[in-house]
Amino acid sequence: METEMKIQVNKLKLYYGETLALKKISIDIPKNNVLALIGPSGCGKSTFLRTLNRMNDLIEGVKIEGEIILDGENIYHPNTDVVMLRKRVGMVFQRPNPFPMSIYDNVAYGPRIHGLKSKARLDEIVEKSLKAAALWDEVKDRLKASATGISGGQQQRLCIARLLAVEPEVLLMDEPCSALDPISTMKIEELVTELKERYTIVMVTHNMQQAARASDYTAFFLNGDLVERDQTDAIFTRPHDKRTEDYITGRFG
Ligand SMILES: Nc1ncnc2c1ncn2[C@@H]1O[C@H](COP(=O)(O)OP(=O)(O)OP(=O)(O)O)[C@@H](O)[C@H]1O
Repeated sequence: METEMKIQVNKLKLYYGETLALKKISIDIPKNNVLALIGPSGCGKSTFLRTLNRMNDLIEGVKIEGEIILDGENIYHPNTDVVMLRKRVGMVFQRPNPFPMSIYDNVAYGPRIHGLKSKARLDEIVEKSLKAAALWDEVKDRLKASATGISGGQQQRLCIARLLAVEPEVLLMDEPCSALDPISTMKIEELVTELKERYTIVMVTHNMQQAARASDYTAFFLNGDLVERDQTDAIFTRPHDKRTEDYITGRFG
């Protein structure tokens, strides 16, 4: 069966001032799959990730050319509702960044911002989102406790729950495990594998084992270029480009 594409990136260029940081990237992102972005530091992975929900718009001096088609519509069209876009395409960062409020309020935050007031409905969403983020059992008895008092790994799953509460379609993860210990990392990887049933996931990682374990497709970036993108097992067993092979075997980067 042909894989359906959630996002199609066409000839995307991004400039920071005069510097070209993304050089005409074209890539398809398959729906309900995990795409891992790999490549040496500074090659443009995070920049690319941020183009997918227009987070770079917030950076001064950024200029973007080309298009990103999400479900048939160019997100860079002037009529795009960027708030709605960021609800559909949510992001998890390197360091967990829970708000300084209770666990419950963190998860209820998005739905409340979007106007939901019903306590019963919020309770339902909080429970469902925490369950989906594999955190419910660990926090269900202390929902009113401060979110900053739980472990780093729990905080990262809380940030994922906070995203899920607004019912996104695409999850962007920028090295979501870089601040976590191996057990928390494993939990996030397992979670990613569960979440792809319902979401399209794009994840930056420096960890080759993680890319190999947790992703279906892998894209290798180098100096602002996309060198190749293929099924993960193909990238790791028979890459087409010598530069990909050198990178994944640790010869550079
Ligand atoms: N806000 C910014 N202003 C100017 N240049 C930037 C900005 N953010 C990133 N860059 C530059 O763009 C290039 C790509 O950076 P980016 O952070 O996307 O790379 P990366 O592959 O994610 O790196 P890392 O793996 O270290 O996080 C780098 O040369 C970086 O210095």
